[in-house]
Amino acid sequence: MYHCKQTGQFLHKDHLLKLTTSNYCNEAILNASGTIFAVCSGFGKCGVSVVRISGTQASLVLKKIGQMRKLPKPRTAVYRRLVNPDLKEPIDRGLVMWFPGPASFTGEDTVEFHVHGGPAVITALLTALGTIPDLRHAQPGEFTKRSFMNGKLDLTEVEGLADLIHAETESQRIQALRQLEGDLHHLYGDWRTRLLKCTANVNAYIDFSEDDNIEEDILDIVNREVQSLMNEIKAHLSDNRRGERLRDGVQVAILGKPNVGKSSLLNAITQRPAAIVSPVPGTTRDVVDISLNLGGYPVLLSDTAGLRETPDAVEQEGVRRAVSRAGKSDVQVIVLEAQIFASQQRSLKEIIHIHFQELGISLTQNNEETTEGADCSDKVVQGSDVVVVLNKCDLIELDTLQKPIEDIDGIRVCILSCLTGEGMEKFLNILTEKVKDMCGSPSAGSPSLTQVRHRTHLTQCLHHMVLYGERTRGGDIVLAAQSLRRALGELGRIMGHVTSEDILDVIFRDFCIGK
Ligand SMILES: Nc1nc2c(ncn2[C@@H]2O[C@H](COP(=O)(O)OP(=O)(O)OP(=O)(O)O)[C@@H](O)[C@H]2O)c(=O)[nH]1
Ligand SMILES: [Mg+2]
Repeated sequence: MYHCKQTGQFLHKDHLLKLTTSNYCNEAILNASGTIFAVCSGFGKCGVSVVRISGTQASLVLKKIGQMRKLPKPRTAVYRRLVNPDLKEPIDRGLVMWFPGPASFTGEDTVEFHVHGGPAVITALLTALGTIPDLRHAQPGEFTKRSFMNGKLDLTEVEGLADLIHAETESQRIQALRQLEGDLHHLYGDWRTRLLKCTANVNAYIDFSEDDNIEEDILDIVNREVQSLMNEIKAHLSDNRRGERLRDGVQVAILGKPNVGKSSLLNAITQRPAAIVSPVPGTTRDVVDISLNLGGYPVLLSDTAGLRETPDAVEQEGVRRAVSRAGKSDVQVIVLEAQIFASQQRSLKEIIHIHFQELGISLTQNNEETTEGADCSDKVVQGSDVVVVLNKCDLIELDTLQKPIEDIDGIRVCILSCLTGEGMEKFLNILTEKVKDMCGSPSAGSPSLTQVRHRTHLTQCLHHMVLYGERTRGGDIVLAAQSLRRALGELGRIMGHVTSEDILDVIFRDFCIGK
């Protein structure tokens, strides 16, 4: 595909051929041309580094630097002495590989040099490449952008590739790989094909319904198909943000009154002194964020300031930030001191509810519309998203406790000691289970929605399909057809069939140079 600056659209090669007489398309060809090079294996001292060259001059570069009269067998590693063609001086010995287009990652002629991964070797090779006319250093993500432009990957696959490179946990890797291998491409592609057929049928109905060449019930068939597509898209959208949570990490906030051991809990989970611990109430002021891998799932764990009324302006700001983080988090870990539980006659349920009231936290029933998108200041949490921790159990006689420690109203409750480590394993299992539940299994079932961008386009797509239904019922079939075309456009935008350069810049800038 080529970008057309004047229309802001991307054109397939076939389409472009029909338009080659116009100036802007020639300009589009120029935009996509040029031979680029970059290290694609990361920097730093290592055994082997890979330098990739893509574009029309790639074969010439291989012959010059690899000192070869003719090109090697495609996709076969050949051991060569590499030289600077200008200075005729050796650079290194390494493997060279030749990938003629279109059967290459970018779809263009591509060469790879696998050389020793030392900074001086890399610098010498890049310097030699820089002296060859018409070669230039690649921009971040430019190899992948070419792959997209040449129709090798659609935008969902490009995003899958970026996620795979950034994946830090096993579950993120599995989800990203599924996306790169085309799971979303097939799902959205299937919806697009079916919607395209609906649009074509409605247009045919508008154009030919007065002739008798068209099936009588064609509109009923289209309406049923549109309804079924809407149901599928709605089901895909109402996934509790599983894929997005897995991609971005589940946010877990540790909350509670001052001095109950919140920072101690963060340190115990991360097994390092990440936050300051002291017997002085109000020690933590700012939110302390730590990324961690919990059973293969990504988590962003936040320690917060103790919640209390205070005249201290700095502490007030800390409390405000804690409340805000509580509203944005997926899981709230609420810490109490176990002594309260041991010293009071009240039941655990009463103690928890009174404690929540004192913290200004109100609980909603499971599955009610809750914190998502709600104003953070209202501290509304859903029971199933809460874990209550009774900390400092080393200070009470556990054996003499008359009351059971059990889950209350969907809230998981555990008792532990950050000091001795007692109960920590059970708590971590509960937390991991919760995080897994929120993300689902990345390898099972239909592919998850992974990006806000997809959610926005699918929501718009649904909106246009609803409009289609209203307009058909109102008898305005021409406007209804327009709604279907718009719905189709939204699906096309997710996959990158029609998109603007701004969107592409946002997507490709996340890549490193060399990818
Ligand atoms: N005995 C005992 N002491 C603990 C335990 N956990 C924390 N502490 C102590 O409790 C005090 C407060 O701990 P922190 O972790 O700083 O408490 P916090 O909730 O972060 O306090 P703020 O930041 O002030 O809100 C420190 O003196 C800790 O050593 C525990 O399990 N047992
Ligand atoms: Mg603290």
